[in-house]
Amino acid sequence: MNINEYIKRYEKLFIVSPSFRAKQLARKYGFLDYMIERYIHMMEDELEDFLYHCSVPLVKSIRCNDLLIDCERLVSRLENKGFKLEKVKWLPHGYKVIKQPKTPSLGATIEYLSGYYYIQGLASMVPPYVLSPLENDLVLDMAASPGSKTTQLSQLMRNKGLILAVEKSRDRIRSLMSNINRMKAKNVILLRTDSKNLIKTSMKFSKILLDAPCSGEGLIPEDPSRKTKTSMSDLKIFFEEQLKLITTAYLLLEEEGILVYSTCSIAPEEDEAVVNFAIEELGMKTDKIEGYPANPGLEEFMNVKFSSEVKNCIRFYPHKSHTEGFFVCRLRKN
Ligand SMILES: C[S@@+](CC[C@H](N)C(=O)[O-])C[C@H]1O[C@@H](n2cnc3c(N)ncnc32)[C@H](O)[C@@H]1O
Repeated sequence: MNINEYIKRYEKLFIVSPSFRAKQLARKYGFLDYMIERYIHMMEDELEDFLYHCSVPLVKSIRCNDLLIDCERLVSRLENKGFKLEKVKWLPHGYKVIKQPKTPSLGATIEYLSGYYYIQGLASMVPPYVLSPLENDLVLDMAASPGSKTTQLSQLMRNKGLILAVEKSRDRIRSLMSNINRMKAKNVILLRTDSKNLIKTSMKFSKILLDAPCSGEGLIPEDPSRKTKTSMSDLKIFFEEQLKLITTAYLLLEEEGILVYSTCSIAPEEDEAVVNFAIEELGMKTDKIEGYPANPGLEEFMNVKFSSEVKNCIRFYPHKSHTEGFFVCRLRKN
């Protein structure tokens, strides 16, 4: 089945008729109607808890760069400046910033400028750990800017092996470059192009991260404008591009290679529906992800069934894990 046929098969995901209740809640919480209708299907019992947490700003968090500093030393240096940090048990280098001084701000310390830490959402740190690159891997980061995960991959690889970091947008490549320099990531080659162009080469990678361009529906607690930013037809455009990108990832992966697909979206249309394509149409398998305070992938959504393999993926919700909304899936080519 090609991508167009697959989109047709899942067309009904993009035709949502909001109920009276969805419309009422949408007005109360300031969302688009169709979004709430979908949330009713996704988390009926927890709906109001979820909606409430969408308007509570998240605690800031950082990833310590142990390429450059011992993490305990970083904590004590920041605490001497009036910050209070709390180690996150389920993330090797993740800390919550539970208190900040009036000055300096988190992005204006000498430690930040020296690359000792990256200001990064907790759930956003998960995909590189799940990919778990080794020092001899050849890694492709297909949608790289601003580089939180590229620099984390470098850190996990101890600056060995090689990462090809690809970014399509000329504007966004600047921040990627500056973060790579700041974090002293030395095993990265930067390429400004559309990742889909790599198919024209004969390159193959042992590990691929596809942190896909998406609606950002998981970032509502940080950016309330996302409550009304994405229409159903925008979502469908993201879906189509994600299907093209995951197909590209499959073609660029070595046999037995690992692909991590992630989004900062909780929209099943951008998550399970995309991974389901990789399972059913490309023949990929999922690996179970364990050790995170997250829910399993949804096997069913709006009366549409997905492969049972999607339950190996994980979803983060603001009201459950107190992180941004996020989706992560580990896929294997065989
Ligand atoms: C979700 S953001 C990536 C965030 C990044 N992985 C991080 O952790 O900092 C998606 C990025 O992909 C880029 N992008 C979108 N389509 C692309 C494509 N076809 N090829 C390469 N980059 C693309 C966007 O410009 C955007 O910078």
